[in-house]
Amino acid sequence: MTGKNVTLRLLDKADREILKLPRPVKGAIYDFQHKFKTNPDSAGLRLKQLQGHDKLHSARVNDEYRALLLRLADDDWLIVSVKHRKDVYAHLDRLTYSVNRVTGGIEYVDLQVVQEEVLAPSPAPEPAAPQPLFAAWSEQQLTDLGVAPSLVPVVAALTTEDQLLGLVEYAPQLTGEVLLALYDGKAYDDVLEQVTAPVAVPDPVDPEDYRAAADRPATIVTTTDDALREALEGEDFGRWKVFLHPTQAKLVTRDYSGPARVGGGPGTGKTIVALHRVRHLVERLPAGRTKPVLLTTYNKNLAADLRSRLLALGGEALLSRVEISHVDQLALRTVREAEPGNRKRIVDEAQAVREWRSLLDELGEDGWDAEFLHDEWTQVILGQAVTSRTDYFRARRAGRGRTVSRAERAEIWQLAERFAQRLDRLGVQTWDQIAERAAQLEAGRARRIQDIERRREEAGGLDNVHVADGSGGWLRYRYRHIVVDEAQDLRPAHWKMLRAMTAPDRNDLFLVGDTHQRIYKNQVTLGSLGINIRGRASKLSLSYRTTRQILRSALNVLGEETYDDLDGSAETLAGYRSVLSGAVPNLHRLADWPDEREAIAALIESWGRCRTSRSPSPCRPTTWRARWRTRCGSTASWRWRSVRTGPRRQRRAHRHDVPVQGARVPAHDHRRGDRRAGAARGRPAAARHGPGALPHGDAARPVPAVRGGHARTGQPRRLLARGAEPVPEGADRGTAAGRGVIRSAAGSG
Ligand SMILES: Nc1ncnc2c1ncn2[C@@H]1O[C@H](COP(=O)(O)OP(=O)(O)OP(=O)(O)O)[C@@H](O)[C@H]1O
Repeated sequence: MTGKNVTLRLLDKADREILKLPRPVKGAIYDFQHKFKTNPDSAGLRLKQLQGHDKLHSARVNDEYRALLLRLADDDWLIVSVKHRKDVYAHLDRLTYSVNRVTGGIEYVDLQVVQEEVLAPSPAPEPAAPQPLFAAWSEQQLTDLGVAPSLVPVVAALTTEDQLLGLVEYAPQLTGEVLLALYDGKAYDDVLEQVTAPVAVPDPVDPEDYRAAADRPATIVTTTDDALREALEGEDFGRWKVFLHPTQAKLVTRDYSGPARVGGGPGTGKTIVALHRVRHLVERLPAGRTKPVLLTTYNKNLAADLRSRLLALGGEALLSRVEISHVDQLALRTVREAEPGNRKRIVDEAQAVREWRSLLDELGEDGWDAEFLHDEWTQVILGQAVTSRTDYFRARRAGRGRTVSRAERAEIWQLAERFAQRLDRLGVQTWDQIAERAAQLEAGRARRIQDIERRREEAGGLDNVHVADGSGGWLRYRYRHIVVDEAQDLRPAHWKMLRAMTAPDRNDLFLVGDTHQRIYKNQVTLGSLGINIRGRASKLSLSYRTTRQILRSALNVLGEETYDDLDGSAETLAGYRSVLSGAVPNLHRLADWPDEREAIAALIESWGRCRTSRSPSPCRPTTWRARWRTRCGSTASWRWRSVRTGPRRQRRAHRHDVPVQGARVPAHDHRRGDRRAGAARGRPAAARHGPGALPHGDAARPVPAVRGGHARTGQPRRLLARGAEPVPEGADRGTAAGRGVIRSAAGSG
């Protein structure tokens, strides 16, 4: 057999194994895959079928290591594991693989490893007859949820959380997610609906068709080059580039009949999906030098971050087909292109509010609040392109939080007119005005395009009705596809502009965002802005950034506030979960906002000291402030270390008094240098240390934080849950303790 058409893929679990191997072995694997693709039958590879298995083969990586491969079809191979030679042949009957009947994905499990690493090393003698953790569910129920059948007996034997966490590390993705969701108290039906259903295949699965199984999103797999390069670089920060969760993969590749929206809690990979979606769309473009895909977001820093991540994902070739711009920049460019004479100075929101105040002072008007008027002007009047008093009387004010009478509307209208005149006189303009103007210009351009198309159709498709636009080029839509990140923070005018920039067509607009994280007060109903996402909205719910413990606390603090789905309905975080484990956060009672700010600053400062400290004794703090300000001991032994989830690693971390933060921090999370903060979000420092994770001792524990703004009031939330009692571990949101926290946090907003 020659290797011309050999396909070699890598299962994500095998990639994780490779990451842990010594560097020279990784190098040998890299060479191996090249040789294998050239000719799997070359003598040096010693490819052979393993005894008792019809699909499983081994091949030589180097003298010591062997790759285990499933033969999917004649020239199609899947690396499922890379092991030391001595571990391969001893327990061949313990190597299992199958096609999961629920997801249709290929699953590989080494039962011997599970036995040795998960069940055997029980840390301490258990009390007599410990209760199995999953006794409440039958084998059938577990397999219906998608648990790998070969692991069902192992699951039945689990009696401790350590064992469960250990198993999750080795188990196929869905098995881990299902077991943790059940263990964390989710109802069976909820797990079925929120965890299993999104990755289940609708059609019956042929368990013998491995070739078809390898192509399903549930087989988290890549062709090896990219993944191995990441692995050889010694980090797994790049995993997002090659291994998508099945739910993510489906969203990336789906063919949508119109605009689509992906929601989901913080850290669920929405941006990752947006980036992969961009690549997917670009791969389907005809060859060319233009940039028919727009990737946009709401500010400059995020746009710069998107650029660097897209570069990491697809290199210059991908970047060369994508326009990356933040929406305000896009709007400004549009306005300047159409009105080159418009050189008004741009004032930011704070300056605009100051102008409102000056206007009210000059008029001796004290019945109105400057901020309220500014919001009304930007969100309702500019936001809906209201051009007359009569239209303003009819304008929708959804999300404005307070009703205004007809007489009040008349007053507001008059003030808004005066305000616009004032800005004009001063020779300044706001970003909202620019966005609104850009939306009008683009809508006009879209109407002209549609007009040309209509006339072309009437002329029997003849191409004689081209009309040059102002710049002398052919008039056409600016982009073929538009992808928007952090969609929750765009203004109505932005949406109108974007809508007009691409033809209403398949896969025209793809938006990702989470209204729980909205920081501006731009509540929109996309349907009313010409963007119909009905039937094309989906949600991601597995957090890659936050531990289960932090997530549970953060959800408690979120409380009973309601959030919109960008389209007039409610959005929830139902199903939001994590498979990462870490320390249990503590809530701290704080008197007021200044105290809270000070506490946060002290906490962050203490992290900095801890990382550089050389003093020997552990801290013995007395008050919370002292605790957070405490000088770390001199041992230099305290150093935050990225600790992987797993019982043994947790024990090792505890020896150093390090609060275990299971979540490893993705390299790219430094992008949130803007106004965002909080546990659920995960800033670099916060994520590295765990939001609120403190360096020493039980007294110093993580403090969950919340972020975003109240949907109705738009007020920023308090970072720490203050005036709140700690929520007892396992307390339900409905319990008195849980409600206490919720009320307190919501009330503080
Ligand atoms: N499939 C994946 N494999 C590995 N890591 C992933 C995957 N998907 C997401 N991540 C990691 O999770 C982190 C969060 O991803 P991302 O920024 O896309 O989340 P998000 O939902 O957009 O977050 P936010 O709501 O805060 O904007 C990233 O650092 C990324 O590396």
